[in-house]
Amino acid sequence: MTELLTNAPSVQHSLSVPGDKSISHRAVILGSIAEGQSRVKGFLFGEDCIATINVMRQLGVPITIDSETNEVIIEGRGLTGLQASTQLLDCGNSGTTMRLLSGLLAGQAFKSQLIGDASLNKRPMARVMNPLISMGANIEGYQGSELPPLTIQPVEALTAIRYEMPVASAQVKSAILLAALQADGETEVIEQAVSRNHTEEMLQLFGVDLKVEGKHIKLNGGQTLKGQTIEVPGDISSAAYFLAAGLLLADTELKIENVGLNETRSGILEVIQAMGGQLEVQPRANGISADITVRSSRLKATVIEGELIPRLIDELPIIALMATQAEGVTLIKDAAELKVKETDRVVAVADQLNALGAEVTATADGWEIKGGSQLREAAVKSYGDHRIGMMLQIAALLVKAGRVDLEDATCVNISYPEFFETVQAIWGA
Ligand SMILES: O=C(O)C1=C[C@@H](OP(=O)(O)O)[C@@H](O)[C@H](O)C1
Ligand SMILES: C=C(OP(=O)(O)O)C(=O)O
Repeated sequence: MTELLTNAPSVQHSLSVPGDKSISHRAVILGSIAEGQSRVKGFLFGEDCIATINVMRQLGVPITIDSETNEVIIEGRGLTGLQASTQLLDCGNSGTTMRLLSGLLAGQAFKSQLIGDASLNKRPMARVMNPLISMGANIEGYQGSELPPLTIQPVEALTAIRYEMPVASAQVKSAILLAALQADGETEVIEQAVSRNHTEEMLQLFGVDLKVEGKHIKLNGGQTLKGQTIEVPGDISSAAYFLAAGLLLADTELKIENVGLNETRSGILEVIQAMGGQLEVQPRANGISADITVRSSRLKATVIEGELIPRLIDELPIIALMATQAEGVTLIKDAAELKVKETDRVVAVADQLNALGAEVTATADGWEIKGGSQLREAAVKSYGDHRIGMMLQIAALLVKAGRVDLEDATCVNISYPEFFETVQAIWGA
């Protein structure tokens, strides 16, 4: 049990958050299959992205960290230069690592086995296996199931497909695009709703000719990637905890610097505006990030649904906390994907916020949240899910009296190792 910081004093503070997790994973994967060297500045040294580095090293890619600048330096091996690993490839807790690499490894000339932790072993893989099998891949789940570990056998060739995605998932889209690079012909992926587009943007940066027309993405196989220098902006999904804290705590102003502002990720900013939150976004000259300032606000309830959901999927636990403090009843729908994340986030968020005195009803695909709750002391748990753990620490800051103890706080290391230090630096004595 970790005692969380409670009863936050009023503050005015600037901070920055670690690098974007999605971009960090992709920088390592694309750098590894590019020709020549890539350098990654602002890489997220969280457990998930370190798992991706370790797997790519096992596949024969030299990856070093510059001890002075913390840059990640990747000696790209090209699409055909990876080597078989005699060992299992451990994706840890990271769905992104397992799903993206299943697409990459499906087209390689050697066998691979992808394993993960107990949480990852429960996450559905049919969503990547089905399209990859349609492309000719030989990929099997554990004992004939659609769950990890995944065993991928080499095949003669992959063939291009036209695939209409049944789920809105950037991981599935990315797995298909990584396989498509190795397939004969033009692959077309059609999204159900636009999900984060980092793979498309970064493939283009690495020199791949890829066409995006609305929800249609087209890519020809057989293209070569060229090593690049990548600057990773701060992760809006990590910034979200401090955006919420700045809005919810009394007499508070927080400025979060250099937050990545990709349109496919910025749904939370629209929600803050819809809830009447005081928000200022100052774009930086680099064109990819902004400094975001939030101030204590009286929030009002909103409805979050449809195509907005993939644009804020990982922020929904902290948005749920915002809704417990708003005036009125907030409805969150179309978010059944939350049930297959690191834990069932629909149930976990409702149970843990209710333990703190909130009024959250879990539904089949989201929540109904009655606002205006005064949160109170409780013992809570993260279920080993980093996003639940961080949300609960922000909730604890709102608790005026008594203790909030969190079971399994170390899971924040998955995406934000400095999270508790930053909380201490802002609100600690
Ligand atoms: O592609 C990515 O980097 C991610 C995609 C999302 O998952 P899905 O593709 O399952 O929606 C998101 O929840 C995850 O944190 C990162
Ligand atoms: C769902 C997440 O990540 P992943 O799918 O990569 O485990 C997350 O970071 O919230």
